[in-house]
Amino acid sequence: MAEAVLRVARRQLSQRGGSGAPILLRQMFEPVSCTFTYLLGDRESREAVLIDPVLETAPRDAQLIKELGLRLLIWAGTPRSFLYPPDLSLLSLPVNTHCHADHITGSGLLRSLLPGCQSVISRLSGAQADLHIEDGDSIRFGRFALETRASPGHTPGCVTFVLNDHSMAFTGDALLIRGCGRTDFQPEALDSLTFLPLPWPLGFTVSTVEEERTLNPRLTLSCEEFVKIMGNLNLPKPQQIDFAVPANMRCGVQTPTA
Ligand SMILES: N[C@@H](CCC(=O)N[C@@H](CSS)C(=O)NCC(=O)O)C(=O)O
Ligand SMILES: [Fe+2]
Repeated sequence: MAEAVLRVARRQLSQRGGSGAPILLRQMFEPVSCTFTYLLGDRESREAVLIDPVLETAPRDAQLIKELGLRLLIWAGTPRSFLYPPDLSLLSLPVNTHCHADHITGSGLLRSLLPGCQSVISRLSGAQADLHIEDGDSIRFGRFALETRASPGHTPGCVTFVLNDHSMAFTGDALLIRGCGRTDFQPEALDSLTFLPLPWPLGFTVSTVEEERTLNPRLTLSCEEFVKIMGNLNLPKPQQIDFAVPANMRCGVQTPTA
């Protein structure tokens, strides 16, 4: 895992945003819920965005942000995988950012640890946050921005964040590497899942749009086949769902834990 992450980090660090400037990127991991958290920053303005923080690792993230001399503008609830798209069209597909069911967001705690930062989540999630975003909204940090793309399916409020130069997309659980998030939490969202799909059972932590388009076993299904398979997964409910969802609807834990 460490080797793969390093390789990804080197590749990502060579990426350039729409301004042509190198972006600062860190991919971090929370092992209990297997959540990836991403830190994106502008080296010049030192402004940064944190995608999908987890409560238990929020102190780690806050420390890194301070060590790197970054100013966290916002954190956003999002994806755990990202793609390097040679073809932009797939990015307008449903990929996500959402109210998580497998862990409590670190957003509330980060608001205490890093005064001034604001929490962000989609309006359609129904969750509390300092800022609600919708499809088409841009989250700016220095010379960069994340474009918000609605990607319902895993949950109705899922969004995907696309870097403004279209070099990366953070898809959350909507689209996973070689898989996709479950769709039984909000079955009414299934209608929008015409092309979704896929997780990272093979240990991959980065992929490309082209790879998923051709190799993702769910992306290559017909809509009817996809709905049938997703409706018959019979997965056990996430272990933390009973307390994670209520907490995440309130933006996570709001005060530092003892
Ligand atoms: N075993 C873990 C995660 C269970 C789970 O349902 N995860 C979700 C994403 S988090 S909302 C999911 O969509 N999984 C896809 C799958 O195919 O399992 C736990 O209990 O926390
Ligand atoms: Fe999820």
